[in-house]
Amino acid sequence: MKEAGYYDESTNGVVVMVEPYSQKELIQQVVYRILDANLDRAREGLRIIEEWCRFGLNNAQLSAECKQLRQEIAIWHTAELRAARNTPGDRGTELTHPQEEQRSSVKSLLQANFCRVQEALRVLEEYGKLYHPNMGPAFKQMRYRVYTLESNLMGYQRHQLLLRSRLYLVTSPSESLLATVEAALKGGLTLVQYRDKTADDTLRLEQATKLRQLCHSYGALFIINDRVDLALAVDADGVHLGQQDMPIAIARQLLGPQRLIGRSTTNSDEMQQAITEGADYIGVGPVYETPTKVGKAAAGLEYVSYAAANSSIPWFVIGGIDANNINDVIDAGAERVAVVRSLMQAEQPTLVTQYLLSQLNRVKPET
Ligand SMILES: Cc1ncc(COP(=O)(O)OP(=O)(O)O)c(N)n1
Ligand SMILES: Cc1nc(C(=O)O)sc1CCOP(=O)(O)O
Ligand SMILES: [Mg+2]
Repeated sequence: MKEAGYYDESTNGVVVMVEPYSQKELIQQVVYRILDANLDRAREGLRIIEEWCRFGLNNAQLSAECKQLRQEIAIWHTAELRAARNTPGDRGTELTHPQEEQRSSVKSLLQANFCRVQEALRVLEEYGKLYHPNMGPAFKQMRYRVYTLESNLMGYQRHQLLLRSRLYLVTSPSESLLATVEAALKGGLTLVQYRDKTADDTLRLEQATKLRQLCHSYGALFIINDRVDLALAVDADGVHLGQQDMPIAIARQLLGPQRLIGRSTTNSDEMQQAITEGADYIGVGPVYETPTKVGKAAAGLEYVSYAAANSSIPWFVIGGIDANNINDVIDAGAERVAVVRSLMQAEQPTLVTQYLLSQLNRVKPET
């Protein structure tokens, strides 16, 4: 006699209901199998995320939250649920989505596993209500904790990468936009801002989407100049706002706590205000007058030295910086530099990136 709820080849997958099991018992077996499979799925996904928090980020708090969730899930994995397992008869084990076989970056791997965990928790929340009165509410609460974990982890990753970034490429319109950015990424660039003051939104959306994909495939951050809506539309890592752009507080409301907000500053007052308002980094400049930003007077090296002594958040000097004068700004205290023409107009952006980074890497960042 077959066991209750067994997958039957001869009936083309229809679950055969046989004596002596009642209809109620058969349904119970199916529910148990769903719970068993999803308890495994949720724990496996969390383990994958935990390994990155531990070994990739070295973050004890995030690792501990993953472990805690795994342990709370394990308590529900009772012997009777495990006993309902029927892996050989489970057709679902043969089904893999092509995207499961390929991951373009750690970010996409993490996102796929967060998705998997959240789906599994939702299944456990719903079917769990048929198993135990406390199971639905318990898994609902865990699902919300996983959303928070995801947001904290992604935000932490962004901030860590921002701290590690020494060179910042701000793009200008170019026929070879993607090729130039990719060449710089190959040279070790980890921070890119899409800046096009004249294109229409159709083109901006198209280019920003492609650039975001490109940057993320190299593990680099992608920021949008001026436009919070565009940053959200293309799932960018943040936005850069000047003094005439949207206030930081409103941008923060729209973007949430985990995306980056940069602010341009030309003097000490603007710097202090940007820090107070919660900017994640500031632009410090223009150090030198530049044709890329016509009409903006140079703030000079004095302001660079002021930033070196006073900024409590990462800051990037900008304006007229190139391979010839980068050591002057470094000598004035700069540890991070943003450039437009030096890379966008370079014949060999990979080599220029490597050179600029080699100079910046000689100094140890404080923040
Ligand atoms: C890194 C960085 N610093 C400064 C700026 C300039 O921003 P803003 O003053 O808003 O001028 P526009 O770039 O919008 O012309 C920047 N984009 N990036
Ligand atoms: C976009 C921008 N903002 C600046 C500021 O000081 O706020 S200077 C600048 C342009 C920098 O271009 P380049 O590297 O070609 O001189
Ligand atoms: Mg602006």
